[in-house]
Amino acid sequence: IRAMSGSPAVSLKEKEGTPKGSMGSLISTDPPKGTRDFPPEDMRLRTWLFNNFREVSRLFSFEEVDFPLVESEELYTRKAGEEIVGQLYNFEDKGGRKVALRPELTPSLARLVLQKGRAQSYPLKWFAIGQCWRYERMTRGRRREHYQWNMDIIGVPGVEAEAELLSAIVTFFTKLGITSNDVGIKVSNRKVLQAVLEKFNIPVDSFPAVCVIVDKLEKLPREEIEGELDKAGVPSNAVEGILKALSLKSFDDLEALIGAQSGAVAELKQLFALAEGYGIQDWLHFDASVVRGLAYYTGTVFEGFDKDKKLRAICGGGRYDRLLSTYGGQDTPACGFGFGDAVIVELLKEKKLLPVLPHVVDDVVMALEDSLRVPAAGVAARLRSKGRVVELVIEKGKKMKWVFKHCDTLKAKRLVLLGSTEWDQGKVNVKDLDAREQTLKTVDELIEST
Ligand SMILES: OCc1cccc(Br)n1
Repeated sequence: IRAMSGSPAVSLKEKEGTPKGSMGSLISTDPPKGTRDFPPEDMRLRTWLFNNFREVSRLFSFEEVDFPLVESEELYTRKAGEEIVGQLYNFEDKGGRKVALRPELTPSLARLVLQKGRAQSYPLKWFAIGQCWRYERMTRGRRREHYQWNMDIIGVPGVEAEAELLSAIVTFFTKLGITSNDVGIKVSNRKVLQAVLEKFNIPVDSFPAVCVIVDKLEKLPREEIEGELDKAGVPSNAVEGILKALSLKSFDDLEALIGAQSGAVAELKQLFALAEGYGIQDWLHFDASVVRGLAYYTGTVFEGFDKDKKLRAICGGGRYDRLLSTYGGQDTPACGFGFGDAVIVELLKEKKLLPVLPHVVDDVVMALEDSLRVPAAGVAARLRSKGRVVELVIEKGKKMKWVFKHCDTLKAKRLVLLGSTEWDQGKVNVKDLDAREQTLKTVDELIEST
């Protein structure tokens, strides 16, 4: 590593036992704490996963969008006590701007919607795949980055939008071989909690903070939750009512608590009816305990979970009809979900559904003598122009034993050898490695037979 003028690119501090290179001690080769490298075999799995994200988004007629990794910190300065805000990977840039590595994609999407304004034909159906960051104290050894697939529908007030999103999630799981025996999607509606808070005359502006607190019910001791609710201005007699509401598992119980005319009941019933239409009803489970930990949800909320209960939430989302107006825009109905790249891979491992993704090569081309390297490059170029994946042997001094082993490692379909005897007759030696046959062909015959 060459030291930059006056500022070494890395600190080459001497460490006991550190192997020495020509320039000094070896730098740490690990990626920063909580982050991952993607060497080829891991990158092939990630590409496979993202291709499935994109294919489902395409089937649902969504358009891909993208945003900067770094955003103005003000996009995330919500005051509801969210973990995602408390763990902001934020800093001041060299221009004194307060910026952050995005912890989620929805605020960027909202910013772009506001930027584009009413010029867009609504509803907008946008998807994005992007790396998101959090600065988590490494005490828990959790990751600090992951990639998220987001699908969002902007401009549809009805639960038809949520039904589309839930169908997209089920389509994705099904594509990967995951069934409703493996995974379920818990569905609820924050209007349940809203109705309960109204019953206890709890101020509306404490609603986001209460949602963030009760989202931690299964993660923190009850006393801690009650303490946080108390700090958020929820009287102790209301706590019981809130906890009771969150334990409901049936629409009848829900109607008994908040009335059959409540918006939550109507929306949930309509959503589950639409689910029947999509044929995804087996995947959905009404569960009032689902609140989700983002402050801006206002209606439907949902999260994918593994029925073996070994993993954290696989995906999650909901309706956020007020987010654009909190950024100074007009009230715009919106809903979406986030689907991380890590838990799904753990689930695929559990279910033995990880795909086998070898580095696939069609043809290996090798000159047997250095004098034939130029025509060998020409053969490779012509094969590639026909769409063949070609590994041209560019290493020097390789022999037949080595190249056969190399073809086996690469699982190549064909080996094309250029030797002077055959080349003098204008031919190359084509070995079909699957059929174990070899023939002499002119290059034109080889290309035409491809
Ligand atoms: O889902 C919360 C989150 C946000 C950013 C990075 C990671 Br890892 N996890």
